[in-house]
Amino acid sequence: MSDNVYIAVHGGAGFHERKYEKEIKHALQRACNVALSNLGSKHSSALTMVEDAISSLEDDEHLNAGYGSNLTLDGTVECDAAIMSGKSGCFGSVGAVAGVKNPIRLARAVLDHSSIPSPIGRIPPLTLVSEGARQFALSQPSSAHLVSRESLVSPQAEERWRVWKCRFASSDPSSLSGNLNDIQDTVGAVAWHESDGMAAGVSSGGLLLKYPGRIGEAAVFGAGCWAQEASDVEQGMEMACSISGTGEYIIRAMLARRLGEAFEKGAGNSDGDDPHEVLHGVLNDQFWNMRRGRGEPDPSVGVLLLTRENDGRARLWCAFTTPTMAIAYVSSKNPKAKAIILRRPQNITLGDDKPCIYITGISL
Ligand SMILES: NC(=O)C[C@H](N)C(=O)O
Repeated sequence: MSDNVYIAVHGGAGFHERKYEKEIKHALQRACNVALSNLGSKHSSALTMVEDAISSLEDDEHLNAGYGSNLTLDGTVECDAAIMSGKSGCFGSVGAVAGVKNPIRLARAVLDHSSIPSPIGRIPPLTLVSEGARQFALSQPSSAHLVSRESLVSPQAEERWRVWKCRFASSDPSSLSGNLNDIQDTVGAVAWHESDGMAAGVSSGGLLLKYPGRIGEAAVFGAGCWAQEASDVEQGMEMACSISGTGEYIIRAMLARRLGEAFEKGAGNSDGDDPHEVLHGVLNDQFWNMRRGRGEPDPSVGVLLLTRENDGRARLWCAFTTPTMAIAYVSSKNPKAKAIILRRPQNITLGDDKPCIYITGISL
């Protein structure tokens, strides 16, 4: 492997059951390895690493994206996915798309399509949804293959849907234990490659029992992922982030873009704030306070952030408000993928008016 690269993936913010810990870690490590396996070719790039890693996560039944996604109220799979390049600023996403094996590959096709000039000045799409996205996939057979809609329904997701659908219809919903909104494992990846800098992506089956046609942050520009170069090459910091959590709140906060803006204002450089403080500030001010101010209970969010300073030092940050967040990372320097299920310490009680944001930083 000759390229100098970093890649990190996440299996979402939520509640990862201990009984599936081994499978989830394995899925995350495999995604890192898949991303590294195509390095060295003339097409290798951060964008392709993100696409390949997420595609591998989408194929894993234990994660809520692609095969094994949460089901809609009607018992169907509808997926969202987005991808962004920090170097070009190009973005592509799909929303509420059914019967596409790897939604992230379709999002990548939308991104690639956006850089093909139209002779008549037709504006290329940023986002395609539902049947239109499927039609577009038909014109891109190599990048996003179509499968039957039912083939993306896993037995485990179907079972979970049955339980919660019964509860939804029940006259005494409190008789069942568990929390519907704990089951949210949007996946994502952030990467840096010497050829094209930062890239970020995200993919999700969305919320269990969502309305058909509903889209979450993984389909929305500026909400679920962001990547950018340093605005000041002398002092700046490149960044890419991928976000999981409750889509409605994340979209309202335009959270991924807000993080990008905070880093543009000089976070991490010699005069700026530390990335840890920036993350805390944005999550507290832009997300948690705003949501709590609207009376929304326990907004959940998880952020995976990759930063790289101009001296080449790269760091990974993970911030979340949920009980757990699952991540893995690897680099060309340390090619053995490391997976961790981060668990928020149980004994932190800050009171109702304070967010419980757990933040950890890892030098790569
Ligand atoms: N599964 C999830 O994490 C939910 C997803 N973030 C959404 O709101 O669409």
